[in-house]
Amino acid sequence: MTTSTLEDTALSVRTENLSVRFGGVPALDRLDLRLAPGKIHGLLGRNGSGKSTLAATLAGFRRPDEGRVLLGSGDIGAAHEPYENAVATSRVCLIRESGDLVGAAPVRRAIDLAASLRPYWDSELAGNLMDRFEIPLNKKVQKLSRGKKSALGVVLGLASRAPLTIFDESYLGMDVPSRTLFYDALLADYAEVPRTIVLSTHLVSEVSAMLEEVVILDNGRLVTQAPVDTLRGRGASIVGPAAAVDEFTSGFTVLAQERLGGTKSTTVLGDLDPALVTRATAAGLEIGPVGLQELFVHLTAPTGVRA
Ligand SMILES: Nc1ncnc2c1ncn2[C@@H]1O[C@H](COP(=O)(O)OP(=O)(O)OP(=O)(O)O)[C@@H](O)[C@H]1O
Repeated sequence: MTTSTLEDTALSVRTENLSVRFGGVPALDRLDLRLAPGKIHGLLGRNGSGKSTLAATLAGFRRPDEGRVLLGSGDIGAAHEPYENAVATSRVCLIRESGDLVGAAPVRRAIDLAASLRPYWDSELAGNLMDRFEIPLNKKVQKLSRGKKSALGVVLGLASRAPLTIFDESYLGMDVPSRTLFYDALLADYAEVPRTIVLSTHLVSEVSAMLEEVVILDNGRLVTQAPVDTLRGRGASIVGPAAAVDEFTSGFTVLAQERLGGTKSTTVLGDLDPALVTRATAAGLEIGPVGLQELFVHLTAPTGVRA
């Protein structure tokens, strides 16, 4: 049974002027981030934006070239730099799509190894998830299908109950039912044992409902960091009769449009003040928040393409 509290176990993360370079080329460029403890953070960015490099650096797999990463909680105290720091890294679990599992060993061995390394490991949860994902314990890891390997990674990540758990595209190999199972299991276990979760992905629409905070990277730089609701408030979707929607949205920056018969849905950038909302309602239009995916596409579009 888990008796630890959020204050004890969920790690907070801070990066200060964090830069990581490969051959002199920055993969992360002077990042200043704050990840609040006990939340589900989405780490979003297009291919090559620096998500995996950031995940690896937070987990202490990589030394920053400049700046630093600081992890802290009531459990270990504040301000631990994770690189070559066993206390801090035992509390961080990074699950990568590439897999860091010993291929020649049976699955059972991978589970035993994780159990011995992880201070918050939950064997009951691991067993339950292994059953639900139907992962055979006696098979060698390298003989598992890609999807089952991903599922094993996900089980190790969840059952670690690490105060900072990072899933770096680790569920990409899984089919839709398995990914749905992962999302459900993550939410259920997070409700029981809140910890700091980072989901790195470019499948924005699939995970957006789970996220509380979002970090968007582009070319190694921080584009934005904000609660999901704040981001969704940066735009609006206007739905109604096509002609009325077109008239209302003229002059706005349009992020997306969809039409079904005479009805149209247009997503625009910008804050709608109360007078505009009243005008829209009077014209028979419905106003909703902007989709995270549409905002993401807009914010990370190559310069010149941004509306
Ligand atoms: N080991 C490496 N050697 C050289 N360059 C690297 C290395 N790892 C990453 N990079 C470069 O750093 C930049 C960021 O890569 P990173 O893998 O962190 O991005 P990403 O957002 O995770 O991408 P993706 O979504 O495609 O996985 C890219 O330009 C990449 O080519």
